[in-house]
Amino acid sequence: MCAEPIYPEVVLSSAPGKVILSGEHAVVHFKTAIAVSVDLRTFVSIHVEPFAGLGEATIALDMPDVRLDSALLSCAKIAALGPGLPSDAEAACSPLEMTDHTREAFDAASKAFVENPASLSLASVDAKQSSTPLPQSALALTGFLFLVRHLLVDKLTELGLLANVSVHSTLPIGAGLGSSASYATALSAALLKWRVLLAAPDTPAKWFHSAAFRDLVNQWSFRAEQLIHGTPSGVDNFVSTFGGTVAFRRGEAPVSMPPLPAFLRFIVTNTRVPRSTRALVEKVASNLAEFPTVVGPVLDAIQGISDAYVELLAPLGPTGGADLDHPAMCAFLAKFAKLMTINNHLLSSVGVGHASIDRVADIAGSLGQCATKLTGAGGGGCVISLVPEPVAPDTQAQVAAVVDAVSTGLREAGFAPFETRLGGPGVLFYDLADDLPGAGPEDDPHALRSAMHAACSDHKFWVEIE
Ligand SMILES: Nc1ncnc2c1ncn2[C@@H]1O[C@H](COP(=O)(O)OP(=O)(O)OP(=O)(O)O)[C@@H](O)[C@H]1O
Ligand SMILES: C[C@@](O)(CCO)CC(=O)[O-]
Repeated sequence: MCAEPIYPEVVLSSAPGKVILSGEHAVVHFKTAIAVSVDLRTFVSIHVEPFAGLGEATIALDMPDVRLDSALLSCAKIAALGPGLPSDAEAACSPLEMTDHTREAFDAASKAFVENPASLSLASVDAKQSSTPLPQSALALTGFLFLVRHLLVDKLTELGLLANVSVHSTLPIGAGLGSSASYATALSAALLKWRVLLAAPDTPAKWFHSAAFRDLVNQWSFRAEQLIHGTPSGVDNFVSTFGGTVAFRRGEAPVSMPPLPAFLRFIVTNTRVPRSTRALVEKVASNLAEFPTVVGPVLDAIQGISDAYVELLAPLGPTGGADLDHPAMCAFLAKFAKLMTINNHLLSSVGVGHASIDRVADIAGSLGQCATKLTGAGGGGCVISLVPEPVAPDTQAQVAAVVDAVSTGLREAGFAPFETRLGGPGVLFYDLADDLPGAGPEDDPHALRSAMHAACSDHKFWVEIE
């Protein structure tokens, strides 16, 4: 029961992307991945108000990154896609298992919407989109419809509400840095928070920062990833939810790793070659099924690389190796680099390499002696290059010179190199007044949307190397 109306009101959440240091693809087949959060985030705001003139419970959706703007979706049409949670389910409850039937229903609905927005829009509005949505909008919408169907639609209908949902990201989309998990996680967090607030407005704020709440966010985000990715391992949504560095193996409790050493500096390069994680995961699975005695040992070797990273990182302790002397740092980096190069070749051998990745490796190797490997699903997307430690311990200027030379070479070849911090927090909720200047009063969704858009288009958290 909602004792006091708490709207109009805004919930603003964000969740980070990730870089996989080792174990992508192998992790889908129960090997260990080592992954770390990246300081590029997806932001989701949900503003709820009475539906007033619209006449029925509605979701107004704005996802400019996939050019889906100002869709007015009918809650009744979304509810018809499938049953929601049982009516006696607690406000903060786990998702049900994903079934083929659910997948098909939400997939079909999002495809139908992209072809004909009227299929899900309010009957009373002109459903045309002002620009043509990008093809990526279909998968984004599949995950979105699934999450809102289960977490929000019933409450909006019961209470006669309109929810304005807006999504913006500073991540490159579909490029290996976990944009889909960060989208699914930030969205799950904001929806779950609203669901709890609408059912139990007195819920203490500390619940939304608890490990138990994050665990729920992670579970819902994984369900959305199942719709976007097909067969995700769960590593991306885990890192997006909890942040930091983690050793992750399906079916086992993830192990938190010490922070990465500050001397471990990566140039992250977007090859700008688009690819689909879903298709690449299917390709590795099909190669494994066809040649189990060939591809299986490659995945075992990748497990060996992840084990070697755990051995390298675990002794660093909570200071992240701040007390290592220069020879120890050089030895650490040399091992780290060799494993990256081997890993990249292994990933190419199972079918997820690309000429653009080899080209980045050549440039970063010849101009800066950097080791390079793909990160995420591969097939293009983003790659990471490790900046080596100079032989003499006069590091700062020499490291800067290497970063400069490599980035210039990469940019001249048409790639987009950038630097970003690694290991930051997972899901965050914001206080609008403090955290998003210009967001305006809480009852103005338009000011909020513009402030989020401005923050993201400035790439506040993404520093492209000039
Ligand atoms: N900001 C966003 N707005 C809407 N949809 C998004 C956004 N970010 C990601 N998506 C959805 O996620 C999909 C990208 O998922 P995909 O798994 O292919 O790439 P990725 O997550 O960036 O890479 P990887 O899984 O290799 O780390 C997009 O096609 C889109 O459907
Ligand atoms: C390719 C993959 O291993 C990582 C994608 O970021 C897929 C997954 O783990 O779900």
